[in-house]
Amino acid sequence: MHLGKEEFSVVNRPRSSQWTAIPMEEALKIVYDAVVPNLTKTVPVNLNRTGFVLAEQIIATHPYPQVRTSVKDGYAVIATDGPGPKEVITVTTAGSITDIVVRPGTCCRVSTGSMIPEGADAVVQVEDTALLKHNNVEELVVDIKTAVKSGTDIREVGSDISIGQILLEKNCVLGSAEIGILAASGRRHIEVYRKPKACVITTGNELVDFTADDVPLGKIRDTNRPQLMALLNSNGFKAIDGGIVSDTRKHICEALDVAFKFSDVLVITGGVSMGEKDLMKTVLQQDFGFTINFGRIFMKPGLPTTFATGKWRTDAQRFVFALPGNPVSSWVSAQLFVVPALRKMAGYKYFEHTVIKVKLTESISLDRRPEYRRAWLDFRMFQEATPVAVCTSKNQLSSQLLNTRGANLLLRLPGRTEEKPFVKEGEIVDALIIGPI
Ligand SMILES: Nc1nc2c(c(=O)[nH]1)N[C@H]1C(S)=C(S)[C@@H](COP(=O)(O)OP(=O)(O)OC[C@H]3O[C@@H](n4cnc5c(N)ncnc54)[C@H](O)[C@@H]3O)O[C@H]1N2
Ligand code: MOO
Repeated sequence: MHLGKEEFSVVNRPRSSQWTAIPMEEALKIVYDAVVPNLTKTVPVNLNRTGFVLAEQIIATHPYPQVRTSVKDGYAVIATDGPGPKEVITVTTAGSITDIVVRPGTCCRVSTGSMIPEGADAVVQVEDTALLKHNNVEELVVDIKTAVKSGTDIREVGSDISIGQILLEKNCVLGSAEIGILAASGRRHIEVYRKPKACVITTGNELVDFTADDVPLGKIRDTNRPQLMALLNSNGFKAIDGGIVSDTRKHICEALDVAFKFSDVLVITGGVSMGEKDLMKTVLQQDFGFTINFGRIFMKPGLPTTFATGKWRTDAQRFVFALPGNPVSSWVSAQLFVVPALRKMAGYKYFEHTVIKVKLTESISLDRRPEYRRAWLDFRMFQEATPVAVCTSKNQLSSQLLNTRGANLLLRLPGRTEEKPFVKEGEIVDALIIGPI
């Protein structure tokens, strides 16, 4: 190990990239093949479990409801007893029980969710009755005005959930509905896939933390780190803040050495292109012995997007997404690679973004590289058969942070060919859904 001992000299830098720009499909396959679902762990059932993926099947161990239960507020009766006056011999409300038995000529006052006493086999709703006798405190006799069939407005034992029924399948993603079902199951602990820990590091001598009051001339606020951390958080992954690192081999090595200790995935921005301070790929290879699985992708934006894998001071595989420094490039490539990879590691079966067909509202000149253009779904035009997409901005430069604003789609545009140099207004193209609609 020679962590960052000497600096690289600019005179030795290559004058053309040694990395073939591979097609997007190939790059995605490499990432998806490399990342596998994490080990599982047992966690208590609580409200923080949304976004976790179940690593076991949840089976019902008790019926739901546990007693015969009324669907209506009314009177539990014997169906064959028919209409007519009935003595109110007992009362149940939700949560209470009774051992009094309903016999012909009697009934039990019940509430929605309350227990049906033995003997009764139907419920007559209060609207279909009249009070005949009372003692100013309690109802004594009611007139049942309608005939009901046996079973009317009664939830039988286990009619919602029966013992042995599958409540939640393995690999199911826990959302609010599933938390409710887990609560009903009575389980206190569940087995889930561990969510990967991702650390976001930004590199660049020009960067100052975004909270700085003043930005010295020539410096810029670090926007990538808050943007990418927010992206991961909004996808349900806690992002660890790895800070800003200056463009020196020593500092990059120190930062990575620490980050590898507690993160499965490193998301680093900057220093992956051809500049004299672009050290990331070399450091990963030479100082950490990592394999660069790809160092460039034939896509726009995000050409120098890099994916490296290896082990560092542990037996566990570490994954590094070294993304281009340009703010739009890092955000788009994180959407395309990091989010699905984290989802796969967290056990998601469907870890890729959903792709839909959208209609364009403008003609677009195609780039040589297949392009992921920022756009949003236009609600005003939802009445059309195909949803309509509007580009966030005409200016889609990778330095133009503002063209990420409001984007919930990435239009997947093909590379330019002689036969097809542009896509026309009204044309239908693929779009990845990347944010709330
Ligand atoms: N000779 C070549 N130059 C460049 C090439 C190339 O193929 N040959 N590729 C270009 C492309 S495409 C991209 S994308 C960029 C990516 O370069 P790097 O990843 O090395 O990024 P940097 O040079 O460090 O930064 C680029 C740009 O982004 C700004 N930046 C960086 N980090 C942040 C941050 N955390 N927050 C806000 N802005 C940031 C930085 O100041 C630069 O302006 O390379 C092209 N060049
Ligand atoms: O590919 Mo770079 O990401 O154009 O800006």
